[in-house]
Amino acid sequence: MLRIAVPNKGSLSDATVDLLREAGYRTRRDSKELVVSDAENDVEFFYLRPRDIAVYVGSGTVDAGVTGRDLLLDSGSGAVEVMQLGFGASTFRYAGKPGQVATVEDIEGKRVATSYAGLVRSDLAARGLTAEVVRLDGAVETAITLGVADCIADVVETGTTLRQQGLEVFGEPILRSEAVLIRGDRPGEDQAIEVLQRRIAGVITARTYVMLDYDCPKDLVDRACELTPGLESPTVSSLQDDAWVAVRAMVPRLGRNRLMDELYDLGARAILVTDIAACRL
Ligand SMILES: Nc1ncnc2c1ncn2[C@@H]1O[C@H](COP(=O)(O)OP(=O)(O)OP(=O)(O)O)[C@@H](O)[C@H]1O
Ligand SMILES: O=P(O)(O)OC[C@H]1O[C@H](OP(=O)(O)OP(=O)(O)O)[C@H](O)[C@@H]1O
Ligand SMILES: [Mg+2]
Repeated sequence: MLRIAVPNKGSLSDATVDLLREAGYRTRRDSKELVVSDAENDVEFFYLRPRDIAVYVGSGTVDAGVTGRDLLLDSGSGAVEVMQLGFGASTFRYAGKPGQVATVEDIEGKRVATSYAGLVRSDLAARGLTAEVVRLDGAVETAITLGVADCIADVVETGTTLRQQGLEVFGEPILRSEAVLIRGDRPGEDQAIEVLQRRIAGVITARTYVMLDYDCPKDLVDRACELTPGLESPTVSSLQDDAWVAVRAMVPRLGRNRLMDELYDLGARAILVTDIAACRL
């Protein structure tokens, strides 16, 4: 039975549960349920703290899991990223009070507060800098005001938390993170993990693409198909009226309205967009 770790709270939890549900797996009914057995799919889900997931997967006690790339790298657990999941995007950055620490080089000899000590230590080492890393559990933005650090390194999404504390980022992002599927680096349960990956990829594709149908004058079909090449190739079907054909192709959800306008301008009519509920490519 495949064992999969799922974030039980925090920013990645709800989106992960939605993804698994859409992929056809059983999910928990309330937030106190920590283990969910899905006998039909031969999978067991363990709801764990996002920070611990890479540790379990790296040690081989669970086969795969969902966590943030930042948490995976911070763990140094040896688990590997196998797939980006398209949510939970954030950056991991240094920040400080304006006028106090302006460049990454200024960190030399100072104190950096973070919940991601592994990431920060290896970034400082790669830059040849020596600084004291103060490991905190969360809310690190307050550490400077409270006097335990001179600057911080933390997750930044909208920047609201930093702004509220009067902090500003400096230097380039240490890392760009998002939710990822991870697995151990030893072989085992390979086929079952491939099925999981295919199911998740199906959900992501169904979210990223829509199905586009339209009628098109026969003499314009080549130009229309250039606009809608589909994934493999568009389906072109004949219509009762010999001067027209029907075209069907998957197109990216983003930009679909502009594409419909372009097809209309070209001479296509009866242009319809429908959601894709699920797919396997
Ligand atoms: N504001 C955010 N936007 C996007 N992703 C975020 C945000 N905050 C955290 N993350 C990501 O979520 C993952 C886990 O962090 P999260 O804060 O959800 O867990 P936690 O700190 O262990 O839990 P909690 O904050 O509930 O104590 C990390 O990979 C991080 O990059
Ligand atoms: O740039 P923003 O959109 O403001 O998001 C970033 C904040 O979100 C996370 O905090 P979380 O709520 O997880 O609290 P924590 O720091 O205690 O983990 C993260 O640690 C930052 O503090
Ligand atoms: Mg957090």
